[in-house]
Amino acid sequence: MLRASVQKSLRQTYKLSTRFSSSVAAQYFPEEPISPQLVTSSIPGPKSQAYNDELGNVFDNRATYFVVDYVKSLGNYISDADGNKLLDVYCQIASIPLGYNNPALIEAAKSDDMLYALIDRPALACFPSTNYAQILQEGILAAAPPSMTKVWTALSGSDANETAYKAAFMYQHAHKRGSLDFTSEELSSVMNNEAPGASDMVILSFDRGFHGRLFGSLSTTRSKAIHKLDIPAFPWPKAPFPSLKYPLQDFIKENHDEEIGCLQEFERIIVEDYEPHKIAAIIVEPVQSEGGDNHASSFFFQGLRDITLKHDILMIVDEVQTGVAASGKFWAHEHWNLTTPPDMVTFSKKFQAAGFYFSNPELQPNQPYRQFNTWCGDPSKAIIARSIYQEITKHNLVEKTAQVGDYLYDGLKQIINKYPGKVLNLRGEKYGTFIAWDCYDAEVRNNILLECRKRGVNIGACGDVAIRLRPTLTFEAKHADILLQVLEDSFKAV
Ligand SMILES: O=C(O)CCC(=O)C(=O)O
Ligand SMILES: NCCCC(=O)O
Repeated sequence: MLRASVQKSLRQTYKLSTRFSSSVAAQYFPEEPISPQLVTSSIPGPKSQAYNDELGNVFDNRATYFVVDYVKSLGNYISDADGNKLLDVYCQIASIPLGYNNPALIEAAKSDDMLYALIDRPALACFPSTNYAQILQEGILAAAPPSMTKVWTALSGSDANETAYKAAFMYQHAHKRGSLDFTSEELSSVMNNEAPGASDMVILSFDRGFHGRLFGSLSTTRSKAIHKLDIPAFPWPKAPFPSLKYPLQDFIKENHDEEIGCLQEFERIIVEDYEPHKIAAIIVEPVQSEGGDNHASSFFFQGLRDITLKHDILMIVDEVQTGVAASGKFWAHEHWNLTTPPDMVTFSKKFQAAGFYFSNPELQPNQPYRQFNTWCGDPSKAIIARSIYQEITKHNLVEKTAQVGDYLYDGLKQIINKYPGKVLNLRGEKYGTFIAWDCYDAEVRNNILLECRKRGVNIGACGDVAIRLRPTLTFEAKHADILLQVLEDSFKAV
């Protein structure tokens, strides 16, 4: 158990009040449970199982953890069909920003803007609504990463990345073509899926990265074979991503050497394996999430930026999972202090809306209907994104998440040190609540997850042996105390 004296000293260190009056979660959710509530002896319970059996007749439900009652879920607690209420630190795979049934989002959902966005859904690029510019400016664009001024909206994280790849290819070919028009050979060959009309350029991604599951995005995904088997893939390159050793302070030289080695191999691939100007763009996550919560230092990312600039390669930062405040910055790549910003930043998940940011107008193709879909985004999601941004700003949730993340990290450090070998490689220091650690093996990891669920905490895995934390932005010290206690009990039990 995390002793009360330890909790007290952590709280004093971080000046986190135990008084609910200062709690944003309590303002939003006065009825939020004060601890997990378990009513069945196992989860999924009988009702959850019955609903899932029914679903299984018509939908592939084999990944179901449990069936959820979204009406009864509140704040940081997810309610299942049986009435169990679990503290949720997985949050729909990192996608619930402000807690379940947040009143500000309910208000946005009931607005007239939302009504018309839902029932008269526009083909956005052809028939945008009178208020789309305003919705973007007050929300998605108000939240834009430093120096980004434009956005292309999309439908999912995969779609966000794929549209960014298309922008990169069209940009690079426009540069090669200069002021010339498309040739007749390009126009005819492209209809046979052949060069020169179809691009022979590539997108480079990193070992263990995850960028989605559509054809282009899946070709850049490198985290698990099961995602890729039997699906045709582009023959695109991958470069190594650093494997850092922990605790970082004990491996400063080894980790630096590792990052230098990865940067050297990255540049070697560009120079030796590819003709000049064959790599249109690279895509990289600030923390490789699905692939195991793998971090690298600002030095590594600055190195990538320098090399891309040197070789006229575009840099796409995939913030689908890391974006929107959980890392202690609104955008995780702000941690890097790059000397030149990335060319594109993609988003989805916690923003509910998806798309990519950019600033160079040349990333917009030279003609309409090249980057295009019927929907190309969804105003209803942009309205929700606006409220999410406004609530984050109003309640200082970036700073608060950074603070509670430090508290959680230090609490975890104390616990994990007691179970060396079983749980190790704690990572995410000074990275908000974006915290993870490894387990001895996959079996230990999976058993810890089950022990947590038995104790009323819903928590997620990533990579081969990691456990990752992805709570909401309204996760506070009082939630962290419960989580730390459940984790310690679960570590002990396994
Ligand atoms: O598995 C997927 O398709 C996406 C989930 C994801 O982003 C993750 O697990 O980090
Ligand atoms: N990337 C798949 C995550 C699914 C899960 O383990 O919850």
